[in-house]
Amino acid sequence: MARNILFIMCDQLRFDYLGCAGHPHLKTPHIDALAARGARFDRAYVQSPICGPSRMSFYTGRYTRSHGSTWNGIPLRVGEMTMGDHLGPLGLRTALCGKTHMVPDIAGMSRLGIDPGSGIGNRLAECGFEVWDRLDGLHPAPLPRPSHYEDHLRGLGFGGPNPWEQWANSAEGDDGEILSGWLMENADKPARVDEAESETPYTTTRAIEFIEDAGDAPWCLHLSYIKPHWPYIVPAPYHDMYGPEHIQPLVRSEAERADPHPLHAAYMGHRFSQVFAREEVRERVIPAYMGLIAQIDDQIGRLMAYLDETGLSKETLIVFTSDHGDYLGDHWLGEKELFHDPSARIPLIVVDPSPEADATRGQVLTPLAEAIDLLPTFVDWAGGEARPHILEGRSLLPLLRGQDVPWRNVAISEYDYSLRGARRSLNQPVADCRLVMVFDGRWKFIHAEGFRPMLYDLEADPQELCDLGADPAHAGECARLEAIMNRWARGHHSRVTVSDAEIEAVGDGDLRAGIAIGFWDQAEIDAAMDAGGDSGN
Ligand SMILES: O=[N+]([O-])c1ccc(OS(=O)(=O)O)cc1
Repeated sequence: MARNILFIMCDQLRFDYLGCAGHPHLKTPHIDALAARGARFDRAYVQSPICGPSRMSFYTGRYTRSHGSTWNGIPLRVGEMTMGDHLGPLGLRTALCGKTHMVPDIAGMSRLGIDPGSGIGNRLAECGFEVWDRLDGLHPAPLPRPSHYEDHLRGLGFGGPNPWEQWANSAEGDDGEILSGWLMENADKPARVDEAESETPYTTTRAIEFIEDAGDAPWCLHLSYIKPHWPYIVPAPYHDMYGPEHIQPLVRSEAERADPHPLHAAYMGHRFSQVFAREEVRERVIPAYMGLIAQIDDQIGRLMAYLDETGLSKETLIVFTSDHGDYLGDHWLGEKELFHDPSARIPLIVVDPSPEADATRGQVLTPLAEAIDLLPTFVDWAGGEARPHILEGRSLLPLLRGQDVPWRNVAISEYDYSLRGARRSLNQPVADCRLVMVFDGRWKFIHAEGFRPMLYDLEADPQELCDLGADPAHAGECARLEAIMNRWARGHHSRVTVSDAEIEAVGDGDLRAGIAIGFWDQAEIDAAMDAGGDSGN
């Protein structure tokens, strides 16, 4: 049996915007069917609640502090091993269809004499993937935009300086004028392209073409949808499938605004948060967001029908997840980037087709999962060895197969806000714009360099409306979680060239190798050799 991997990621899909995760109105029957075929991890967190760093953690299996790509556009340094580096030697053709947000480390390549245009240079620039098709989301005209989709649109006859923006991500007014999808007031209008020509079906078609191209050789395909990320605009019929009556109640309180943590206050001050504080904005944007998800769901249905027809679903590990969520106005915030569940918690469904995984089929699993667990899971599925000195997550396969394995007690996530307005409004040095979340399943502690911590008790306050970080009665809880964070931070993150096991195996062979440190005379060396060769060092 081939052991393929289909690694599906959405962009900015909240954990709770799925039928199977309890959304009262949004219908996602095909994604729900995936959860029924496999298992849904209900407490899964990203390693950084923004696209680039989060994805680099998915692709390297390492925390943000370990891989160093701390924000969108910060290159992943040459030398970090990625998915293709781990899975290629196990025989899997590891390909990308969609978004990575990868930015190449051109300076690093030049230092090593690697031509970015060469085969290896290309592979490094593309995060270790073979690029089958790359679309990184809409980029305004002056920015570089790695995109096959734009060529596709041009091929269909959509012209103009940026057809993606002017066709796929715009609507049309009554007089034929272009209404930009950047402007949220246009979110209730259909995009100017037909549904079949929009990003999500295009990406799915390209994924199916890859699978056909791969034939019988094993593969790992990263199918990486750029939706439901903004611009919040979707083609008919998805644009009016949902209305204001289908949006979830706001999760926010006046108390949150009364005396917020300085970071929370700074984020409330960003434009993208203030706009979502207006009810008319939520009422117009969230139905489009839901339409985008419904469209993804239909495409998942199409893809699964293909995998069933070809028999591939019996030999393919399937993952469905997202790179982070979207506040959509909750907690007086827009976008993502802080650690409330709407931002840092993600949907995570894993379908392991092997009979051993019948043990958990259809179940909701509650161990704390991290994004960095996926790559070790893939290595495990492909028959590789665990490499914990490089891959900092753990394989999820034992959990899926009902095995009682020791598991982590906390999920960790990090964020660097130095490229955001919050740095300026808080007058923070760049180096101190660091946040670390430690979540133990009940208490969510957030260390903020230079400020008091934030603390939420998700048992008493599942909506995270009450920040207890300034409450002296909870100082002990903060200290406990801070100690866990410090222990984690002190651990090895960068000794990736030699494993603990290799160090243990080195043993006491220095004398046998001719290194005689601390001996007085030959008689002492002879005695040590007669006793087995232990130098005593
Ligand atoms: O500020 N930006 O340019 C920016 C911010 C967020 C963003 O979304 S993300 O999901 O791709 O991180 C993209 C671009």
